Order: sequence, then structure tokens, then C-alpha cells
Amino acid sequence: MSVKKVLVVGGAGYIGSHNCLALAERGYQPIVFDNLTNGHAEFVKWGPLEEGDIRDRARLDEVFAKHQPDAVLHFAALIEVGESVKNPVAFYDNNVIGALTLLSAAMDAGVKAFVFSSTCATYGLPQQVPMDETHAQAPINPYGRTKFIIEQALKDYSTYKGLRSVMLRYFNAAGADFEGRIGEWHTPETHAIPLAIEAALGRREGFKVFGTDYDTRDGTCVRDYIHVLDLADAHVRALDYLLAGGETVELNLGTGTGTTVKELLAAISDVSGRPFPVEYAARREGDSTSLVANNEKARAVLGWEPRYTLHDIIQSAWNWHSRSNHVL
Ligand SMILES: NC(=O)c1ccc[n+]([C@@H]2O[C@H](COP(=O)([O-])OP(=O)(O)OC[C@H]3O[C@@H](n4cnc5c(N)ncnc54)[C@H](O)[C@@H]3O)[C@@H](O)[C@H]2O)c1
Ligand SMILES: O=c1ccn([C@@H]2O[C@H](COP(=O)(O)OP(=O)(O)O[C@H]3O[C@H](CO)[C@@H](O)[C@H](O)[C@H]3O)[C@@H](O)[C@H]2O)c(=O)[nH]1
Repeated sequence: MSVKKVLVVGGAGYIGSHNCLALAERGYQPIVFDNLTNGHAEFVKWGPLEEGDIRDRARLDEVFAKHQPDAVLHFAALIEVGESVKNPVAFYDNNVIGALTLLSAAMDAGVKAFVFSSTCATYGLPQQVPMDETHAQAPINPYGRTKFIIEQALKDYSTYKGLRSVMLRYFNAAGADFEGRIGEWHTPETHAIPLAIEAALGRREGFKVFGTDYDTRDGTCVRDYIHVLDLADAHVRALDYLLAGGETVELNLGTGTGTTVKELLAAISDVSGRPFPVEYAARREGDSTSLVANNEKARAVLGWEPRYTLHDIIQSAWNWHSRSNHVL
């Protein structure tokens, strides 16, 4: 059987690069398409890099014609909730126009399987926790809305155009390759775990907790942190599923366990053995109180289950950040 080629769009980024590693380990050939605005050429280690922007249809057509991929994994997007509130135009341009351009190019090139990075941010405020896939989708920030729009397009394209897709609603991606080859490297970094680790390493003055008056067990936001390699495993399974004829489906990817910001900071101090200064600040606009997954559907459809604990997440992230000298 010939090796299946997968176009990994946004594959030079954090989650995309860990997916390339998992694809290569499981017998797929990843081909990265990335404009390198937020990605890193040195993270592209398991296949070729094609530089390009998803809003550039001619460049997409060229790459589809050259590689003729069997499937597409689409990670490329602007990702920060807070930034989406400040600059929604850039988010709609990249996450909606870009994704729709990519989808048209993929369908015209005959691609029949598409895996989309969606997010629990499409749910908005929790009506019940944990949330399953039937939870109302009422995003509370432009980032979540851009992802929700693409989910709706994917459902229409599935019904009316025959493009089968898996929409993976990740909760909070975290952690890194245990061998330290790649890791989380966003510039500027806005995510809680890398920022707290940088504080523990003494590379930042401290960590600011955004909001202590939420209706949660200690007043800080609750999130479901999931290891990036567990996400990658789910993507490979989603590909296997689609290539075997599986129908369009949306699936939560989370552990089912919620952690408050305060609990997260305590766990990071514990793993690192280095306490760091913590400041309590105002809420960050666009943040939901609590986002925790019910992951039963992904378990049932993909036979997937998360393998790594919060401790594994922090330990692997700590290894990556303490060894690497990149600037966040
Ligand atoms: N990090 C999380 O916790 C999280 C949670 C839920 C969903 N997601 C989604 O997962 C995906 C990947 O997130 P990440 O943390 O790896 O982000 P990232 O910024 O590290 O990776 C995104 C990659 O896409 C590339 N890219 C962006 N716009 C592009 C464009 N127009 N054309 C070509 N390439 C482009 C960037 O250069 C980067 O390499 C995103 O779609 C994000 O919305 C992330
Ligand atoms: O300096 C900081 C950074 C974050 N937080 C809090 O930590 C939690 C996690 O924040 P962060 O790591 O920035 O992740 P989210 O804002 O939850 O967003 C991530 O997770 C979403 C899914 O929940 C994805 O869709 C987004 O792409 C991804 O950026 C939130 O309660 C933040 O308010 C702080 O208190 N201080």
C-alpha cells in the first residue's frame, strides 16, 4: 500500500508540528504548508515545507497539484482569544476567509478528508460542565465565532459537496514532545502554562492571574489542559477514520478534568521546585468561566483516550522551556 500523503496546514506551529511527528510515526507522509508568521521552519522535521498563505489560492493550487495529498489537517489560524477582541478583522480574514479558500482549493483538488482544529471556545459560557458536543454553541469572542463559522461551512460542504470532515474541538493544548525536539513557542506568548514556567525559570518577573472573582471553587477560571501528543494521537485516528469512510463528526478533545488557574500554578511550582511571584489582576476580556470536556464521543468514535496527566503536561513543558533558549 502506498504511503498516504497529508497536507498539514499550519504544520510549522505548535500543535501542527506535534501532529507531523505523530503522522510520521504512524506511517503517513506529512507535507507542511505554512506562511511562517507564527511558525518555525526548524519545527518542520518530518517532511517537506511549502511556504505559502492559505488566503493565496494560486499558491494552494500549486501545492495541491505538486503533492496530491489524500487528506488535509488544518491548523493554520490566529489563536489568541484576547487578541481577537482587539483585532477581530485579522481573525475573520485569516480564520474565515483563509479557511474557506483552503477548503475550496482542497475540494477542487479532489481531497475527500479534512480534519479541522476547532475549539471549546465555540461553546462560550458553560451551561453545564463538563460539556458534551450537544452543548449550545454561543461563542463569546471573535476567535470562537470564526471557528464556529467554519464548523458550519464544513457541515454544509459535507451535506452538499461530499467533503467529509472531523471537527476536533480542543480544550487547552499544553505540554511538549518528551524528547524535547519541538515544543510550545508562540511569540508573544499568552498561554498560562508557558508563562508560568518562564516565571519559575526567572525569565519573567512573575505571573498575573486574570480574575479572582469567577464563580468557581477558588474564584479563578477553570480549564481542561490536554497534552499536545494526546491531541496528535486523536488527529491520526481521525484521519484513519475518514480514510476508512467515516462520516462527518464533531468531537471534543479534552481530559474531562478541570483545573483552576491557582491549582495550575501550584502544580507548576511543585513540578519545577521553584516558587515564583504571583499577582492577582483584573479579568481578561473574552475569557469563559469554565471549559471542561465530556470526551465520551471521541472515545467511542475514535477509540481514543487521553494518556497523559497534568503532571506529564507540566513536566514535558518544563523540559522544553528550560532547555530551549528561544525568547517568548
Ligand atoms: N493552543 C491551543 O490551546 C488551542 C486550543 C484549541 C484550538 N486551537 C487551534 O489549533 C490550531 C493550532 O494552534 P497552535 O497553538 O499550534 O497555533 P500556532 O500559532 O503555533 O500555529 C499556527 C500555524 O499556522 C500558521 N499560519 C497562521 N496563519 C496562516 C496563514 N494565513 N497561512 C499559512 N499559515 C498560517 C502559523 O505560521 C503557525 O505555524 C489553531 O487553529 C488554533 O485555533 C489551539
Ligand atoms: O497570563 C495569564 C494567562 C492566562 N491566564 C488564565 O489562564 C487560563 C488559560 O488561558 P490561556 O492559556 O491563555 O488559554 P485560553 O484563553 O483558555 O485559550 C486557549 O485555549 C482555547 C480553548 O480553551 C483555544 O481555543 C485557544 O486557541 C487557546 O489560546 C485563562 O483562564 C486565563 O485567564 C492568566 O490568568 N494569566
